[in-house]
Formats: sequence, structure tokens, C-alpha cells
Amino acid sequence: MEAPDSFSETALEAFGLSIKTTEKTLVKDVFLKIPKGEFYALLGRSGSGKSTFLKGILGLPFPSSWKLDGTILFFGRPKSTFPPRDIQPVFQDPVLSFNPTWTLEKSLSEPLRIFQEAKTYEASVRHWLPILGLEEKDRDRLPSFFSGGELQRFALLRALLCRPKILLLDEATSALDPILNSEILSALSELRGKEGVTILWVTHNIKSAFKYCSRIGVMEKGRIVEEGTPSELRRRPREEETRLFVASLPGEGRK
Ligand SMILES: Nc1ncnc2c1ncn2[C@@H]1O[C@H](COP(=O)(O)OP(=O)(O)OP(=O)(O)O)[C@@H](O)[C@H]1O
Repeated sequence: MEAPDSFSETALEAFGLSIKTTEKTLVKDVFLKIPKGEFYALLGRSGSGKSTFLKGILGLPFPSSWKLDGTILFFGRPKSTFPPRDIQPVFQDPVLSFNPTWTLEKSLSEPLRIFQEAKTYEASVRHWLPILGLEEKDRDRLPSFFSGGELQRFALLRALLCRPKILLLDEATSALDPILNSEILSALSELRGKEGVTILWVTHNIKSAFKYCSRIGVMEKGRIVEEGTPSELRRRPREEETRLFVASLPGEGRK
């Protein structure tokens, strides 16, 4: 799916984001602009800086000796001016994001209770459970009962129930089998199309990024070296790094 012709609003902007440890620069002067309603995949080899960049966007704490420069804006404003529900991250390791002593039902309903959306909660859960391949009875179980892939889906469900404006996904579907993975990415793609949710997805899943995302950025050594729609990158990859990703797609021989 390609990006619609015009996106009217910018959902996420990074201006000159750099993140440095005392020894090296992990993210180098990144400028990124993601319009509202875009499903943006950030590809890059392991260690290229994708997760560090995402943490920087989210304003997560780094060691005090690290240096951060740059500005991040959501819809033109700092993140601190938004209710937390509007910007929902989902990380690769779901175990860390669930209280092990709470049933999933409690973990799912807690943010909504805080956001006072109890009325729509039940209908939303019932809408998303089958799409995510989850079962009603699972709601009353503890996180330790589930596989990594099942918990990833619950983490995604919890984020979706908040009806965020922006979803930031860090390898959030990495433990899913290919069929579920496709179904969920297709549902996310629909969500951005119908409701204008903006999604930034850090992933190694090159094939799905080219299939479901409206735009793709390629990160190499802490920089976004190339961006484009899937068909632009397929047709005319400028950077060697992009060429390698394109060449790994089914039906694309190395050129
Ligand atoms: N706490 C830390 N201290 C020092 N270096 C770190 C720390 N966290 C990450 N790094 C380094 O930052 C670089 C970027 O790591 P990051 O996790 O952002 O990459 P990534 O592209 O998300 O990788 P992957 O795809 O494997 O998850 C790597 O060289 C990594 O070793």
C-alpha cells in the first residue's frame, strides 16, 4: 500500500536528534518527519541505532553521562503536553511491560480506568481480541501463562485500547507466527487508513515493511540514510544498504 497523495498534518518530527555515550555516537543528527496517518517502517541492521532512536523519541531515560541533542515534536508540540494515552509504545519484550501478579484483565483495564473510558472498554476488547488471535478466557490469566508471542499481542491490545494518536512499535510483532503477523499488520494498516493513526514500526521484517507500510526509512550507523515509499525504494534504491534490503525481498534478485 502506498502513501495517500497528501497528508495534511505532521504527527511526529525529529529535528537533529543525536544521542551520544561517552565513547560513541549512537544516533547522528536525525531529521524525520512523519505525517499523520502514515505507517512508517524503520529498517536497519542490528546495532544501527533504531531502538535507541525510538527511546530518544519517547524521552525514555538514558544514563546521565549520555548526551542528547535535538527536538522531538508530536503534532507540533512536546510530548509532555499530550495525555499519555495518545502516544503508546509497544516493545519487543512484553514480559517486562506486564505486572506478573496481575491478571491480563487488570493490566488491560487499568489504563482505561485511569483514562475514564470504562464505557467503551468492553466493546473495544471484544473488537480487538479476535483480530489479535486472542481468546476471551485468556483475560483472567496471569502473564506467566502465556508465550512471548501471545504476550506481545496483549501488549499491542493494551496500547490499541487506549485509542492512541501515535503507536510506536519496537519489534512488537517479532515473536508472532507469519500468518498472525500478516493479519495484525493488515489490521494496523487499516487502522491508519480508516482512523488516521500514525504508526512508527522498528522492524527487521523487511518483507512485511514493503507490503504493509506507506513509507520506509533505512537507518545505518545511527543515521537515516534513505527514505521512500516501498515502490520508490524498490525501483530506485540509492544507498547500498537499501539495495541489500530490497534484494532480500522475494522475487528480487541482487542487481
Ligand atoms: N546502554 C548502552 N550502553 C552502550 N551502548 C549501547 C547501549 N544500548 C545500546 N548501545 C549501543 O547502541 C548501538 C545501537 O543499538 P540499538 O539497540 O539502538 O540498535 P538496533 O538497531 O535497535 O539493534 P537491533 O536491531 O539489534 O535491536 C549498538 O552499537 C549498541 O551496542
